[in-house]
Amino acid sequence: MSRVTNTPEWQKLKEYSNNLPHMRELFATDSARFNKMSLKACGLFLDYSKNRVNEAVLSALFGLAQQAQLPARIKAMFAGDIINTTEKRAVLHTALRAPKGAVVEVDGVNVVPEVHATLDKIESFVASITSGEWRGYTGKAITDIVSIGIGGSFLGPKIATQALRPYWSGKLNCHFVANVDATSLVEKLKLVDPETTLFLMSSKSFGTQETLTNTLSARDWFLQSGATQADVAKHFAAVTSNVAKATEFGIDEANIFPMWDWVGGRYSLWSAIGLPIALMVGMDNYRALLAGAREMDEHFTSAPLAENMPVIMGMLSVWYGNFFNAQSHVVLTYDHYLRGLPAYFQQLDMESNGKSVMLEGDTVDFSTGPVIWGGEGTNGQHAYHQLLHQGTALIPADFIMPLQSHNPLGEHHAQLASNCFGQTQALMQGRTFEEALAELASSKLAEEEKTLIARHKVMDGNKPSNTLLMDKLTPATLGALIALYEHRTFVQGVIWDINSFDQWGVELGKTLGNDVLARLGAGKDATELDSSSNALINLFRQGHI
Ligand SMILES: O=P(O)(O)OC[C@H]1O[C@](O)(CO)[C@@H](O)[C@@H]1O
Repeated sequence: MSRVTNTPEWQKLKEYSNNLPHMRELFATDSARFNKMSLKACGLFLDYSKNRVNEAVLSALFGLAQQAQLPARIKAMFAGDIINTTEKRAVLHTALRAPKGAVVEVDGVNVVPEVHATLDKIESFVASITSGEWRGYTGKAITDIVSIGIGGSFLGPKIATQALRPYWSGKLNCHFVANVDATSLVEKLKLVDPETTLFLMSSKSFGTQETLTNTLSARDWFLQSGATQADVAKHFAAVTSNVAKATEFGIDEANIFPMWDWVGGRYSLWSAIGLPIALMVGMDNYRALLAGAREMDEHFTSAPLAENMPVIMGMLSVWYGNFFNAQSHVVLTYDHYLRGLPAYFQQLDMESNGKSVMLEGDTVDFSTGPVIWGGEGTNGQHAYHQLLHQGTALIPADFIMPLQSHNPLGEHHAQLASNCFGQTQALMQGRTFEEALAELASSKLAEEEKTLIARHKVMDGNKPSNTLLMDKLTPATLGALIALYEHRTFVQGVIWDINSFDQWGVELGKTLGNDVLARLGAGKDATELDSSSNALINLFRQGHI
């Protein structure tokens, strides 16, 4: 057995998981449960009382975190230790939101000054674009940004820009292109004018196939509009850690924003990768987003484990995954502006913790990262919530909702909130057979029929959920919320002793994809591949089935 499963805490938790009363009973026997199991930090409020835990379980979970040396591992990450051991890199997205005077060293060099120098460069760029001082090749001001990138170089800026819609300055439109499917680019290009469009190429490596191909096609489209090669500098900028490759590609060095290898792609929205956000909401709001994340960093590094929001949420996820065999976790945002968040947390968590080898090379003998999925409420209530309530899988849920709407209109927000709270209540308490039968008491059905229908209406309940609230969705609360999930992901990785910061599975897909591409042309050989891959390649060459 591997280390974590050998700890006394693990054994205790195993025992507790078999002997816990139903949550209904836990609530009925402790009127202070909500007070004990809720906390406020960084503009967020977490109610975790609707979980299958009591004080003994929580204390064993925090004990397990101590055993796994979580406090020391947190310190190591923030200090810039090489915790991404397989890629020999520090993991310092937190340095991107560190205050100006902070000192965070990588190889003996304080990285904070260059982080702030880049922020200042972003600030001047944003001012020049939004003021209209920056002119396109025909002398017109920029009206549209087309951001080209994929994975971490796409989803963070996209969902944050979408979430902060109420804060847009109104001076620009922003479009995101990620997929190498030409349809994605072509449909976006239909919306913009080459004379007033700025293409922002975001790629940490400057080597990602999708992003390079989309950027080349965008450049061709731009040149076909009558612009010359010299005009490219006025319409193309890049964010990358590979400045040499970007200049070689033809992007003016003045328009290249640096990032660093100690920023993981899925943790990079705080770097210049966040430039589309800054362009859309302005620099003050962008800095407020960073400040919100920084506040969460401060909370994460200073609060005791039992009062630490990311630790509580991370350990609850370990609890369900390892002791109740929960294979998935659902994120439900009761705010239309936050509709992109489940996909973002999916990328963050699944690319980080979808691992089965521990740091020292042993294969795990326990579950690691669950499938993360979700969507916006109340839409999901008319679809997959059925399975949450009555399906056979245990799916812990996070409900996220601002208390105040940016669009107060009639009773909308009260209805939204009542749905959100009603769902967590239904998941927790369920409905007993007796209750279901009582509800049918006044119906005209025969007794036998009533019994049958009542059986179908039974819901076991005892389904766990967290409720996360904030006063209002602001840049700062969004920053804190995203940082909360980043740290929650980290906490789980520490317990499982895996590297949450590499992505070798994704890399293999990239390599094999390139190999297949090389074989797609006529006359190329694919016969040594498996019969399925060979036949699929032949079908593609043929162009019909
Ligand atoms: O920013 P790049 O180098 O183009 O990479 C894009 C994405 O590809 C990945 O390497 C794999 O999806 C991510 O980690 C990264 O965000």
